[in-house]
Amino acid sequence: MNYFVTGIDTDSGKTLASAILCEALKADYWKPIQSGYPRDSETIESLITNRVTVVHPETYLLKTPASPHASAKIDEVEINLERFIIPKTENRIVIEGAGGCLVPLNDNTLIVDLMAKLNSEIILVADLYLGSINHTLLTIEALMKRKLRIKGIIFNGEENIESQNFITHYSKLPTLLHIRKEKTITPEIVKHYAERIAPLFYESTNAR
Ligand SMILES: Nc1ncnc2c1ncn2[C@@H]1O[C@H](COP(=O)(O)OP(=O)(O)OP(=O)(O)O)[C@@H](O)[C@H]1O
Ligand SMILES: C[C@H](N)[C@H](N)CCCCCC(=O)O
Ligand SMILES: [Mg+2]
Repeated sequence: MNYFVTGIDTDSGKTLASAILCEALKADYWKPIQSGYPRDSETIESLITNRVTVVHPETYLLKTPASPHASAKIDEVEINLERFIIPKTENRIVIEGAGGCLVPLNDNTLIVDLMAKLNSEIILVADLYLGSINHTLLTIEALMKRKLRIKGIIFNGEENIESQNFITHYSKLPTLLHIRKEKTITPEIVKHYAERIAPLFYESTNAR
Protein backbone atom coordinates (compact mmCIF):
# COMPACT_ATOMS: atom_id res chain seq x y z
CA MET A 1 0.00 0.00 0.00
CA ASN A 2 1.28 3.45 -0.95
CA TYR A 3 0.32 6.57 0.98
CA PHE A 4 -0.52 9.97 -0.46
CA VAL A 5 0.16 12.79 1.99
CA THR A 6 -2.06 15.78 1.48
CA GLY A 7 -2.63 18.81 3.68
CA ILE A 8 -5.38 21.26 4.50
CA ASP A 9 -3.24 23.97 2.89
CA THR A 10 0.25 24.69 1.67
CA ASP A 11 2.83 24.80 4.51
CA SER A 12 0.64 22.54 6.66
CA GLY A 13 3.58 20.24 7.42
CA LYS A 14 3.29 17.64 4.63
CA THR A 15 7.04 17.37 4.09
CA LEU A 16 7.72 16.99 7.80
CA ALA A 17 4.95 14.37 8.08
CA SER A 18 6.31 12.60 4.98
CA ALA A 19 9.80 12.46 6.49
CA ILE A 20 8.33 10.93 9.66
CA LEU A 21 6.37 8.37 7.62
CA CYS A 22 9.38 7.48 5.45
CA GLU A 23 11.47 6.98 8.57
CA ALA A 24 8.76 4.96 10.34
CA LEU A 25 8.02 2.68 7.38
CA LYS A 26 11.44 2.78 5.72
CA ALA A 27 9.33 3.70 2.73
CA ASP A 28 10.42 5.40 -0.48
CA TYR A 29 9.47 9.04 -1.15
CA TRP A 30 8.09 10.69 -4.27
CA LYS A 31 7.06 14.31 -4.82
CA PRO A 32 5.42 14.18 -8.26
CA ILE A 33 5.15 17.97 -8.66
CA GLN A 34 7.60 20.40 -7.09
CA SER A 35 7.04 24.10 -7.65
CA GLY A 36 9.90 26.21 -6.35
CA TYR A 37 13.02 25.60 -4.30
CA PRO A 38 14.28 24.11 -2.03
CA ARG A 39 12.97 20.79 -3.32
CA ASP A 40 10.97 18.86 -0.73
CA SER A 41 12.95 15.79 -1.86
CA GLU A 42 16.15 17.40 -0.57
CA THR A 43 14.48 18.24 2.74
CA ILE A 44 13.43 14.60 3.08
CA GLU A 45 16.99 13.43 2.35
CA SER A 46 18.30 15.76 5.07
CA LEU A 47 15.79 14.53 7.68
CA ILE A 48 15.79 10.76 7.36
CA THR A 49 18.47 8.47 8.74
CA ASN A 50 17.39 5.01 7.58
CA ARG A 51 19.32 3.53 4.67
CA VAL A 52 16.39 1.92 2.90
CA THR A 53 14.36 4.92 1.72
CA VAL A 54 14.88 5.83 -1.93
CA VAL A 55 13.87 9.34 -3.02
CA HIS A 56 12.46 9.19 -6.53
CA PRO A 57 12.77 12.08 -9.00
CA GLU A 58 9.93 14.54 -9.48
CA THR A 59 7.81 14.16 -12.62
CA TYR A 60 7.54 17.96 -12.87
CA LEU A 61 10.20 20.19 -11.35
CA LEU A 62 8.96 23.76 -11.80
CA LYS A 63 10.94 26.87 -11.01
CA THR A 64 8.38 29.21 -9.47
CA PRO A 65 6.94 28.77 -5.96
CA ALA A 66 3.30 29.10 -7.02
CA SER A 67 0.29 26.96 -7.75
CA PRO A 68 1.49 24.16 -10.08
CA HIS A 69 -0.81 25.26 -12.95
CA ALA A 70 0.64 28.78 -12.81
CA SER A 71 4.20 27.66 -12.21
CA ALA A 72 3.94 25.32 -15.23
CA LYS A 73 2.72 28.18 -17.44
CA ILE A 74 5.79 30.25 -16.51
CA ASP A 75 8.04 27.32 -17.48
CA GLU A 76 5.98 26.82 -20.67
CA VAL A 77 5.02 23.26 -19.88
CA GLU A 78 1.59 21.72 -19.44
CA ILE A 79 1.08 19.23 -16.65
CA ASN A 80 -0.47 16.06 -18.04
CA LEU A 81 -2.07 13.51 -15.68
CA GLU A 82 -1.03 10.68 -18.02
CA ARG A 83 2.63 11.35 -17.27
CA PHE A 84 2.41 10.42 -13.59
CA ILE A 85 3.53 6.82 -13.28
CA ILE A 86 4.29 5.37 -9.84
CA PRO A 87 8.07 4.80 -9.63
CA LYS A 88 9.16 1.18 -9.98
CA THR A 89 10.11 -0.20 -6.59
CA GLU A 90 9.45 -3.19 -4.34
CA ASN A 91 9.04 -0.78 -1.43
CA ARG A 92 6.03 1.20 -0.32
CA ILE A 93 6.02 4.85 -1.35
CA VAL A 94 5.06 7.96 0.56
CA ILE A 95 3.79 10.38 -2.10
CA GLU A 96 3.57 14.07 -1.22
CA GLY A 97 1.10 16.39 -2.93
CA ALA A 98 1.55 20.12 -3.54
CA GLY A 99 -0.52 22.49 -1.42
CA GLY A 100 -4.03 21.29 -0.56
CA CYS A 101 -6.19 18.76 -2.39
CA LEU A 102 -8.03 21.10 -4.77
CA VAL A 103 -4.89 22.79 -6.05
CA PRO A 104 -4.88 22.93 -9.87
CA LEU A 105 -2.35 21.14 -12.06
CA ASN A 106 -3.79 22.56 -15.29
CA ASP A 107 -7.09 24.14 -16.41
CA ASN A 108 -9.06 20.93 -15.78
CA THR A 109 -7.10 18.81 -13.33
CA LEU A 110 -6.65 19.04 -9.58
CA ILE A 111 -4.25 17.34 -7.17
CA VAL A 112 -7.19 15.22 -6.03
CA ASP A 113 -7.41 13.75 -9.54
CA LEU A 114 -3.80 12.65 -9.18
CA MET A 115 -4.64 11.03 -5.83
CA ALA A 116 -7.46 9.08 -7.48
CA LYS A 117 -5.18 7.99 -10.32
CA LEU A 118 -2.42 6.78 -7.98
CA ASN A 119 -4.84 4.66 -5.96
CA SER A 120 -3.08 5.26 -2.64
CA GLU A 121 -4.43 5.63 0.86
CA ILE A 122 -4.65 9.27 1.91
CA ILE A 123 -2.99 10.70 5.02
CA LEU A 124 -4.25 14.18 5.84
CA VAL A 125 -1.99 16.69 7.59
CA ALA A 126 -3.99 19.26 9.53
CA ASP A 127 -2.20 22.09 11.26
CA LEU A 128 -4.07 23.60 14.15
CA TYR A 129 -4.42 27.32 13.42
CA LEU A 130 -7.68 29.16 14.10
CA GLY A 131 -9.79 28.37 11.04
CA SER A 132 -8.40 24.89 10.58
CA ILE A 133 -11.55 23.05 11.70
CA ASN A 134 -13.32 24.43 8.66
CA HIS A 135 -10.38 23.76 6.31
CA THR A 136 -9.94 20.23 7.63
CA LEU A 137 -13.61 19.28 7.33
CA LEU A 138 -13.85 20.82 3.85
CA THR A 139 -10.83 18.79 2.78
CA ILE A 140 -12.32 15.59 4.20
CA GLU A 141 -15.60 16.27 2.36
CA ALA A 142 -13.74 16.78 -0.92
CA LEU A 143 -11.85 13.49 -0.44
CA MET A 144 -14.95 11.55 0.58
CA LYS A 145 -17.00 12.90 -2.32
CA ARG A 146 -14.45 11.21 -4.60
CA LYS A 147 -14.55 8.01 -2.54
CA LEU A 148 -10.85 8.17 -1.68
CA ARG A 149 -9.68 6.02 1.24
CA ILE A 150 -8.43 8.14 4.15
CA LYS A 151 -6.16 6.37 6.64
CA GLY A 152 -6.32 9.18 9.18
CA ILE A 153 -5.16 12.59 10.28
CA ILE A 154 -1.76 13.84 11.41
CA PHE A 155 -2.30 16.96 13.50
CA ASN A 156 0.51 19.50 13.46
CA GLY A 157 1.27 22.41 15.77
CA GLU A 158 0.19 23.74 19.16
CA GLU A 159 -2.31 21.44 20.81
CA ASN A 160 -5.94 22.51 20.47
CA ILE A 161 -8.04 19.85 22.18
CA GLU A 162 -11.39 21.36 21.16
CA SER A 163 -10.42 21.48 17.48
CA GLN A 164 -8.87 18.01 17.49
CA ASN A 165 -11.82 16.47 19.32
CA PHE A 166 -14.40 18.05 17.05
CA ILE A 167 -12.59 17.08 13.84
CA THR A 168 -12.16 13.44 14.89
CA HIS A 169 -15.69 13.20 16.33
CA TYR A 170 -17.36 14.68 13.24
CA SER A 171 -15.22 12.96 10.60
CA LYS A 172 -14.90 9.65 12.50
CA LEU A 173 -11.30 9.48 11.27
CA PRO A 174 -8.48 8.28 13.53
CA THR A 175 -5.66 10.51 14.71
CA LEU A 176 -2.40 8.94 13.52
CA LEU A 177 -0.05 11.37 15.24
CA HIS A 178 0.22 14.81 16.78
CA ILE A 179 3.41 16.69 15.88
CA ARG A 180 4.07 19.44 18.41
CA LYS A 181 5.43 22.87 17.49
CA GLU A 182 9.19 22.19 17.60
CA LYS A 183 11.97 24.77 17.93
CA THR A 184 13.96 23.15 15.13
CA ILE A 185 13.25 20.24 12.83
CA THR A 186 16.10 17.73 13.02
CA PRO A 187 16.61 14.06 12.10
CA GLU A 188 16.32 13.27 15.85
CA ILE A 189 12.89 14.92 16.02
CA VAL A 190 11.81 12.97 12.92
CA LYS A 191 13.05 9.74 14.48
CA HIS A 192 11.19 10.50 17.72
CA TYR A 193 7.85 10.88 15.90
CA ALA A 194 8.61 7.95 13.58
CA GLU A 195 8.86 5.67 16.61
CA ARG A 196 5.48 6.89 17.79
CA ILE A 197 3.61 6.41 14.52
CA ALA A 198 5.25 3.15 13.38
CA PRO A 199 3.05 0.79 15.47
CA LEU A 200 -0.06 1.99 13.63
CA PHE A 201 1.40 0.51 10.45
CA TYR A 202 2.71 -2.80 11.88
CA GLU A 203 -0.15 -4.84 10.47
CA SER A 204 0.37 -3.53 6.94
CA THR A 205 4.18 -3.83 7.33
CA ASN A 206 3.85 -7.52 8.13
CA ALA A 207 1.44 -8.03 5.27
CA ARG A 208 3.96 -6.75 2.78
N1 LIG B 1 5.54 21.06 14.02
C1 LIG B 1 6.39 21.93 13.49
N2 LIG B 1 7.28 22.58 14.26
C2 LIG B 1 8.13 23.48 13.73
N3 LIG B 1 8.20 23.80 12.42
C3 LIG B 1 7.35 23.18 11.60
C4 LIG B 1 6.40 22.22 12.07
N4 LIG B 1 5.68 21.77 11.02
C5 LIG B 1 6.16 22.40 9.94
N5 LIG B 1 7.17 23.24 10.27
C6 LIG B 1 7.92 24.12 9.35
O1 LIG B 1 6.98 24.85 8.59
C7 LIG B 1 7.40 24.94 7.24
C8 LIG B 1 6.32 24.31 6.33
O2 LIG B 1 6.24 22.92 6.57
P1 LIG B 1 6.31 21.87 5.38
O3 LIG B 1 7.42 22.24 4.43
O4 LIG B 1 6.36 20.50 5.95
O5 LIG B 1 4.90 22.18 4.67
P2 LIG B 1 4.28 21.53 3.35
O6 LIG B 1 2.87 21.24 3.66
O7 LIG B 1 5.14 20.39 2.96
O8 LIG B 1 4.34 22.69 2.24
P3 LIG B 1 4.27 22.55 0.61
O9 LIG B 1 2.86 22.76 0.23
O10 LIG B 1 5.17 23.67 0.16
O11 LIG B 1 4.80 21.20 0.22
C9 LIG B 1 8.75 24.25 7.14
O12 LIG B 1 9.76 25.22 7.31
C10 LIG B 1 8.73 23.30 8.35
O13 LIG B 1 10.02 22.97 8.83
C1 LIG C 1 4.76 26.83 -3.66
C2 LIG C 1 4.10 26.14 -2.48
N1 LIG C 1 5.09 25.87 -1.48
C3 LIG C 1 3.39 24.85 -2.89
N2 LIG C 1 4.34 23.91 -3.41
C4 LIG C 1 2.26 25.08 -3.87
C5 LIG C 1 1.08 25.74 -3.22
C6 LIG C 1 -0.07 25.97 -4.14
C7 LIG C 1 -1.22 26.66 -3.49
C8 LIG C 1 -2.26 27.06 -4.46
C9 LIG C 1 -3.50 27.61 -3.78
O1 LIG C 1 -4.18 26.87 -3.08
O2 LIG C 1 -3.76 28.81 -3.93
MG1 LIG D 1 6.13 20.02 1.19
